[in-house]
Amino acid sequence: MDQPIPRRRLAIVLFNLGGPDSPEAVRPFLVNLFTDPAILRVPGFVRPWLGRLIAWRRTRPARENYAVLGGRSPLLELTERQARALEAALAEEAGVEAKCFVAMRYWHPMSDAAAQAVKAWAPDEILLLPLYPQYSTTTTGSSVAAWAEAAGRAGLGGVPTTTLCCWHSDPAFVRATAAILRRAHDEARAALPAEVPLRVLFSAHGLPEGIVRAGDPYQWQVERSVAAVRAALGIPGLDHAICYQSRVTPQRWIGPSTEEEIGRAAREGVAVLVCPIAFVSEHSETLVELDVEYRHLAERLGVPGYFRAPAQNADAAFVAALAGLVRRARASGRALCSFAGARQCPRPHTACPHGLAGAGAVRAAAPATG
Ligand SMILES: C=CC1=C(C)c2cc3[nH]c(cc4nc(cc5[nH]c(cc1n2)c(C)c5CCC(=O)O)C(CCC(=O)O)=C4C)c(C)c3C=C
Ligand SMILES: [Fe+2]
Ligand SMILES: [Fe+2]
Repeated sequence: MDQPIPRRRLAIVLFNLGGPDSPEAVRPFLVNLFTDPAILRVPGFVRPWLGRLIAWRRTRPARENYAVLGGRSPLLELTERQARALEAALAEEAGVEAKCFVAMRYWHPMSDAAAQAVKAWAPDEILLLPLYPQYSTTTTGSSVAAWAEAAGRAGLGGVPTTTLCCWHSDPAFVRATAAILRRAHDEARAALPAEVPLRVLFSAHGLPEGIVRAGDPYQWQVERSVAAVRAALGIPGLDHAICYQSRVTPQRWIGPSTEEEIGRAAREGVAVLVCPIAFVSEHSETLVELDVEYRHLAERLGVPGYFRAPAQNADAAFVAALAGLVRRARASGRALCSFAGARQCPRPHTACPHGLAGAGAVRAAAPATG
C-alpha cells in the first residue's frame, strides 16, 4: 500500500504593529514604539530618554483615541481572523500544512512569544509575511529585524526562512482593494446629489520626510499601489488625490496631509471618499482618526459629503491574494520583493534580495537581481 507523502510544515508569521489591549497598556506600548531605533533616529544614548518623553506626551491623546474603541485596539483580534482565514485558504494546498502565527511589533504577542510558538510547532520552513503592502524601514524593516533576533533566541536559526518584503502592486491585492473601493464609490455616488462631484482620497500613514530622504521606498510604493488600484477600478476621469495621515511628531512629514486635502475639498465644494491604502485592517487610525476626527473636520469645513471605504480585514478576495503571495514567495525561496523581483523597488531597502540588515540601515544602491 502507498504511504501518504508527509506534508511540509510551513509556519507563516504575520507581522503587524500591534496596539494596546487596555488603557494601562497605552504608555508601555508607546514607549516600545518610540524607543525603536527604526522610529526614533537619534543617537542611542539619547533614545531611551527622548523616546520615553515623547511616549509620555503622546499617552493622553492616544488614550482618548482608544477610549472611543472601548479602551483597546481591535488590531490583534482582526489579525487573528486574517490568520485563521489564510490557514483555511491554504488548507487544500498539496504537500503543505500551513499554520499562521501573529508577531506584533510593539504590543503582545511580540516576536519572542511568536518565535517560541513557532519553535514548539517544529516547522520545516518559515515565511515572514508583513501585513504592510508597502515596505518601510519603520514597519516591515523593523519587524524583520526584531524577528531575526527573536528567532535566534528561540533556536530557529537553522529553519529555512523566506521574507516577503513588499507587495504594493500585487495584482490580486490590487483587484481585491479596487473591488472594495468600487462598492464604496457606488454607495457614495448613490447617496450624493448628481451635481456634487466626488473625489477619492487615498490616505496612507505618513512618515517623517527625513526617513524618506534617507532611502525609505514607502512613499514611492504607496504611489505604485494607488496607480494600480486606479487602473483596476477603471473609472474614467476619476478625481483622486494621495494624502498622508497620522502625523504624531513635530518634524516635517510627507504630504499633503489628509486634513489639507479635506480643506481643499471644502474650498472646491467636492465630496470625499477616503480609501485607506497602507493599512489592511481597521484600527485606531481608521476607526477614530478617519471615521471620527476627519469626519468632524469635513463637517465643520462644509465638505458636501464624507465617506470611507473599509479596510480589507478578512475580505475573501484579499485573503485569496495573501494565499497567492504565500505560494509565490515559497516558489522563489528567498527574501524577495513580492513579484517581478527587486525591479519593483528602485530604492535600496533592507529586506530585498540583497540580504537583511538592521532596520533603518540605508545601503548604497545595489543592482536589482530579480
Ligand atoms: C514617528 C512615529 C510613527 C511612524 C513613523 C509610524 C509609521 C507607520 N505606522 C503605521 C501603522 C500603524 N501605526 C499605528 C499606531 C501608531 N503609530 C504611531 C507612530 C508612528 N507610526 C503611534 C504613536 C501610534 C499609536 C497610536 C497613536 O498614538 O495615535 C497602528 C496601530 C494602531 C492601533 O490601533 O492598533 C498601525 C497599524 C504604518 C503603516 C507606518 C509607516 C509606513
Ligand atoms: Fe504608526
Ligand atoms: Fe521590496
